[in-house]
Amino acid sequence: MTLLSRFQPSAPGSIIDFDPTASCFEIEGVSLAYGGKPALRDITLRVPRHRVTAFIGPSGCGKSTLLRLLNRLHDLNEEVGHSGRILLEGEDIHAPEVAVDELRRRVGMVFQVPNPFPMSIYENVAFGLRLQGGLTRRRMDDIVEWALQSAALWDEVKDRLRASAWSLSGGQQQRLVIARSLAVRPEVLLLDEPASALDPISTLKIEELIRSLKSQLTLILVTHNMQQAARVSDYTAFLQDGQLVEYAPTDTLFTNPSLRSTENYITGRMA
Ligand SMILES: Nc1ncnc2c1ncn2[C@@H]1O[C@H](COP(=O)(O)OP(=O)(O)OP(=O)(O)O)[C@@H](O)[C@H]1O
Repeated sequence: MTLLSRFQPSAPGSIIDFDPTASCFEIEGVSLAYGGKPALRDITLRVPRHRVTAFIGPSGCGKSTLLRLLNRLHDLNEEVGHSGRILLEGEDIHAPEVAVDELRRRVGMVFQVPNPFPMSIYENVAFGLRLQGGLTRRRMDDIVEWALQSAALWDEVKDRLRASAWSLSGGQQQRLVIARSLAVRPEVLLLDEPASALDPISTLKIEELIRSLKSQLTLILVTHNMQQAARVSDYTAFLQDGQLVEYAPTDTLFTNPSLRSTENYITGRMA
């Protein structure tokens, strides 16, 4: 049985019958509220390993909230309360023995606006490696080169690794941030509108990069851009008002959605 054929038509808030042995994240009955105001309602879904999964839905539906929960970015917000379970490779990410730093190494995050550190291109990529320690200079050089190659940036920066990261264009900065994440060998990369601040050519480069990276890791993409979701993702989850409405292979969701509300959204009848 293929991955695709394991999916069943979904109903609002229901689980899709997805092979658990192929999932990296299992999100089970997750609800979240900010200061008592619900933002996620009983979300259950499994994220397949080595695939690109897109979260789409109208503004305010909870896409970023769900993404941020996956590497515990809400931990410091005392207003946030959540319930349900999130398993990463079978382990509860909120279990007391889980070290948040290690979780964030395993689950990297890229934001809408590129955020390189105020240091050189090389030092940006080496940053996480230096925190881990224990690497020779030679080994560090090799990993920095590998990460920049993986992020499709090496050819553009190999002759100016000591230049400030801020001397790069916006699109190059975003690929640098991706290289910085890759250097510590994450299993998952969370991408929150990673191309929405970029020009069309840089956007295409980021999309190509996302597609190429799935051989190395699992990617989860939040996007407002439905064409982008259709171009780069293998599976798409449509959220509305904090609920998972429909989750399906991307081709199916965009060509033959099960539910009228999904169809209305993808055909642009909803804001
Ligand atoms: N830090 C916060 N404090 C309080 N409420 C928040 C916070 N972040 C998000 N919310 C609220 O939670 C709900 C979901 O927001 P979220 O940013 O996850 O939606 P989204 O689908 O990613 O939206 P957009 O596409 O506009 O980025 C919204 O009602 C939003 O106002």
